[in-house]
Amino acid sequence: MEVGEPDAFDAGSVVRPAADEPERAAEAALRPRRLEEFVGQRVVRDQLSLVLEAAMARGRAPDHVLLSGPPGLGKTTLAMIIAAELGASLRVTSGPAIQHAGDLAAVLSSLDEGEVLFIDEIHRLARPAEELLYVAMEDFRVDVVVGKGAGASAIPLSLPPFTVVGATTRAGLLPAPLRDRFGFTGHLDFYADDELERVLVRSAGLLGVPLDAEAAAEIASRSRGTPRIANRLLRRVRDWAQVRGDGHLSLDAARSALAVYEVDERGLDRLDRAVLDALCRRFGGGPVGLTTLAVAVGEEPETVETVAEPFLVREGLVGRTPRGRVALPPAWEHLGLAVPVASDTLFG
Ligand SMILES: Nc1ncnc2c1ncn2[C@@H]1O[C@H](COP(=O)(O)OP(=O)(O)OP(=O)(O)O)[C@@H](O)[C@H]1O
Repeated sequence: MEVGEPDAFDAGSVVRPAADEPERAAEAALRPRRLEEFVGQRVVRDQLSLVLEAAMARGRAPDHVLLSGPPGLGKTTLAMIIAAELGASLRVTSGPAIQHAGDLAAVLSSLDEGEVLFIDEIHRLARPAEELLYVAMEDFRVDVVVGKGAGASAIPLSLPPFTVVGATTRAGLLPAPLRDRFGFTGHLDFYADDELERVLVRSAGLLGVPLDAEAAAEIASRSRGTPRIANRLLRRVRDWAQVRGDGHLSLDAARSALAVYEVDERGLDRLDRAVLDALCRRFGGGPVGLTTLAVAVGEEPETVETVAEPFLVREGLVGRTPRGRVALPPAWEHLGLAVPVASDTLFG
């Protein structure tokens, strides 16, 4: 696949289904294409730019790169940028899409020299595929198994040098041997509000919509430190301004639109509030296990853990203890409930 056409690569079942999702298409249109357009994350950007420049100066494929961090902070975008900066093409797959080691072997053996292979959700690779990947990353070799049972033999197939870019929301789940194969690991952190404002101004320019500075600040402050959410809220405010307003993205338009979409002034959405509500009202503030909490809000545990929880923990609303999740005093206050007296000792 060519860089800049993230959904065009076709290798059967190992490619994530992205092309037909309008949301994905809308996101793709707003992706920065080069490192200099990538807003914020200065440390990771500087480190990555060194890794890439040094590799290009040597005329070699750079070390494998692992990007970790919560969803929507720019891991996929950075993988595409890496390929673009190297002038290389990009293959896209993901841990869950690779059912068998053979699927991965097929992708690896079709790579051209210098290509970048992006493996999203790499922590979800099945163990046999993971083992095949270690060898491929270290020795640029896959062992193709021919035959079955006692007569089976492995024929080593050497691969041209390539670069794996792995993305994970759960770096801690990666087995050490796999983690060790990455020469560079970049951790993406939540964005500051002024960085999100820059993301929004850039996106509004690309969408061709007039965005007031106060509206950008308002949307940024409710975007939970996440560019994907900022861009999504921007599109919803644009809808509101076009349908109910005069097309101008003013502070009023932003506030009215965000009220319609139930994004509160702290940036909590329906799922976040459902988690807080379940924790406080249903479980008396906890501690409660992740699975029980997820069932109570009708979501997958992974969604609660990777989508809602990092933000709630970072905001000081929820705490993680060995016995489960607990509501911290600001959670009660946010819901307009009295903080239980016992919680003083629980959190103190
Ligand atoms: N630093 C940035 N500057 C400008 N836009 C950004 C930045 N980071 C992310 N975005 C925007 O946010 C959207 C989401 O980014 P991306 O898909 O790269 O996130 P991700 O970390 O890969 O998420 P996931 O793990 O859920 O796939 C993209 O459409 C991109 O336009």
